[in-house]
Amino acid sequence: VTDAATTGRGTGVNGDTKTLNTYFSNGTYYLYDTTKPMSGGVIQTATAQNRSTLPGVYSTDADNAWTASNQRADVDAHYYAGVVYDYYYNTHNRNSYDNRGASITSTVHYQTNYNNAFWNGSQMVYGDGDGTTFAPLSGALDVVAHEITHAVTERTAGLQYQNQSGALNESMSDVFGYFLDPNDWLLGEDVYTPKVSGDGLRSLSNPESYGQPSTMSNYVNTTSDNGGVHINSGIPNKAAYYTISSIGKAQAEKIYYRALTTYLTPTSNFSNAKSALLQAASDLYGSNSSTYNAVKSAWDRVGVN
Ligand SMILES: CCC(=O)Oc1c(C)cccc1C(=O)O
Ligand SMILES: [Ca+2]
Ligand SMILES: [Zn+2]
Repeated sequence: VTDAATTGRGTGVNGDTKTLNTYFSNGTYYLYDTTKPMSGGVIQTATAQNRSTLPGVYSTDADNAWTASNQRADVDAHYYAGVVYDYYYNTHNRNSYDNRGASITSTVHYQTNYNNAFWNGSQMVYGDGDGTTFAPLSGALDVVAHEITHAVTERTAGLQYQNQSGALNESMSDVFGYFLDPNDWLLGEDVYTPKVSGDGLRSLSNPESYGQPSTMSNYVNTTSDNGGVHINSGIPNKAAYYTISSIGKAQAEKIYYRALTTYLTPTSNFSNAKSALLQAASDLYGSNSSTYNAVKSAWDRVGVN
C-alpha cells in the first residue's frame, strides 16, 4: 500500500494558482489534508455534484494538478479552509472550530446556481452561484472565514441565530472574515457580482451602502431573515470598523476572540456585546487604556449603551 500525504497544484475560482495539501491512495489523489496538528482530524473537501446530498463524494484527481474549470471551487474551499485553520491555531491558539482538532469538511457544487454558503452544524457547504450574483462562493477567503466562524461561535458563545444575538452571530463572522482578509472593508468582494468590480455583499465601513443600518436608532424590527440578522449586523459591524480603525487589527482580534469565547452567551444582545468587548479590552490592556476607551467610543458612536 502506498498511501501518502502529497502536495498538489490547483487553479482557484479567480484563476490563481495555489499549492494544495492532498493525499494519494490507490492510484488517486484526494483533497484531504493530513498536515495539520489536529490529532487525527483532517481538512477534507467533497463535491455534491450539483445535487443536495451531503457531504457528497471526495473531490479526486488523477495527476494532482487540480486545474480543470469544474475543480476551481473545490481548490479554493480546500485551500482557504487550511488558511482559516492556520489563522485560528497560530493567532488564537485554537485547534479547529471545536478547539479539539475536529476535522473541517467542505462540500462544493451544492445544488445548481445556488447563491449561498452555510455551516450546517457539521460542515461547510458552498453553492456555485448563478454567475451573475455570485461566482462559486468558496472563491473568497472572507466568505470561508465567515462560515468557519459560524462553527466557532456555535461551539463558544452559542449566539442564538435571531434578533440581536443573531445579528451579533453574523457580525462575528463578518469581523473574522475581515481579520482573514484585511485588504478591504468589504465582505465577499472576490465572488460577489463577478461582472461588476468594486462591490461586495456587505461593508464594515459603510453598512448603509448595502442597505444595512449602522446606528441603533436605525435598528430594523422585522420577522424576516430571522429578525434581520443580515441587516442589523451592520450596527456591530460599524462598531468593529471604528474599533479596528482606532486600535489596529492585532489588538482588535485579541479582544474580539476573547469576548466571543469567554464572555458572550447565547442570548447576548448589542449592549451585552459592548460590555463583553470592554471586559476583554480591560483584561488584555487595562480599563484605563486607550484601547479600552476606543472600544467604548466605537459602541457609543453606533448608539449602543
Ligand atoms: C459572507 C458570507 C455570507 O454571508 O454567506 C451567506 C450568504 C452568501 C447567503 C446567506 C447566508 C450567508 C451566511 O453565511 O450568513
Ligand atoms: Ca474582503
Ligand atoms: Zn453568516
